[in-house]
Amino acid sequence: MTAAVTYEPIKTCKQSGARLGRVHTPHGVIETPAFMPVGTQATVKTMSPEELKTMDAQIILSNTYHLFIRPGHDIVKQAGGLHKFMNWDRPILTDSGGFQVFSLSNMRKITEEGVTFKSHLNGDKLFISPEVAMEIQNALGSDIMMAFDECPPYPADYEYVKKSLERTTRWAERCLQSHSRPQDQALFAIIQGGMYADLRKLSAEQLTSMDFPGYAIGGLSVGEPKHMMYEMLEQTTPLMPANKPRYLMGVGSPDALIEGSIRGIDMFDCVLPTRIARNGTCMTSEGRLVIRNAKYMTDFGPLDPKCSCYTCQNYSRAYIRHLIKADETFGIRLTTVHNLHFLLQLMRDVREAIMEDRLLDFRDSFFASYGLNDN
Ligand SMILES: CNc1nc2cc3c(=O)[nH]c(N)nc3c(CCc3ccccc3)c2[nH]1
Repeated sequence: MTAAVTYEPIKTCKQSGARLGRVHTPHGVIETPAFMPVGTQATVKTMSPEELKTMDAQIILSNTYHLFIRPGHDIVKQAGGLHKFMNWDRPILTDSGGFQVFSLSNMRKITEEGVTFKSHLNGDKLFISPEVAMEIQNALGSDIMMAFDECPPYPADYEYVKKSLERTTRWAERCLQSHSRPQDQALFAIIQGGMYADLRKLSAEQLTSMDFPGYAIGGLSVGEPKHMMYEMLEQTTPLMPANKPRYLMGVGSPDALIEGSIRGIDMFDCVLPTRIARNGTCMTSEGRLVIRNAKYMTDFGPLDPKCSCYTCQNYSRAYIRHLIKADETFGIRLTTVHNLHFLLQLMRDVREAIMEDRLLDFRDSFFASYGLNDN
């Protein structure tokens, strides 16, 4: 049976553990390491598919939880699936909903069967299980589906994390059992284990013994210190198959994308670029810029002098500050274009640095100008 998704290794950076690769999917190829913009409610907020293609977004993410509660996965299915519904013909990855239930709905109860919770929209009592998560993602028609898992809170004690990862493994097994179209949709498992190296090893061993087409590292970017996240990566990526994609969920900031690539991660997602754009915060090569600041009132230069994006080529800081202060939607579109372009360009630079065996040098020069070496 032909797998829906395959990983093609291209090269390993001689200077770091980073690797160049290609993830082949039914809707196209993803050059990795890659940043994946998040489109939670079937849209990357304020962006059109054409604009996303212009900045060369290779894949976008969406959410089982959000589309389940609104408009309902059956409507998306009737539309012919998520690609048709949102007019996006490149790859789509959907999360399984477990994480969102925990971060969004107030009342929820976990049992072996699944999770009962209240909709954060209207309080309806709802239920998601491995089987339901697979049914929803099947209806959405995403190229990559995530197994239904529990992302333990941080901090969480050893016993809780151990019991949780064991259940996540049993849930992954149930997802495999109820996977109806493996030749069209790839199911990735999610490695848990909290901040405990031995539990990360246990979770990785249990899941890699079940042979999934790709693996994610979950349970991170949940408030832990960055050094702890990097430590868990160093303990976990060596246990993941070298010929399968490695996806670090919920990461991240520019520094984390570089550090994660160095530690062998291929795929990243983060809501930051779109989320901070809405209050006018911009990522630039000199660090974050808060455009509402009065000092930009008569600054007629671009957001970032080194940036080639549509926003930086055509508009000034003064104009964008005016739009954001006036709560004009066009202002949010301009900061979103810039922030997404910034991270997508950063990953192009990372891939080039890996090709030329100089990713550690790239990291040092990036941190120097990004001002990260001050904290
Ligand atoms: C911000 N930090 C963050 N840590 C995460 C951990 C997990 C985790 O352990 N399990 C699952 N299933 N998802 C996680 C997510 C959500 C990632 C996402 C968002 C939107 C669309 C598609 C995917 C996380 N996000």
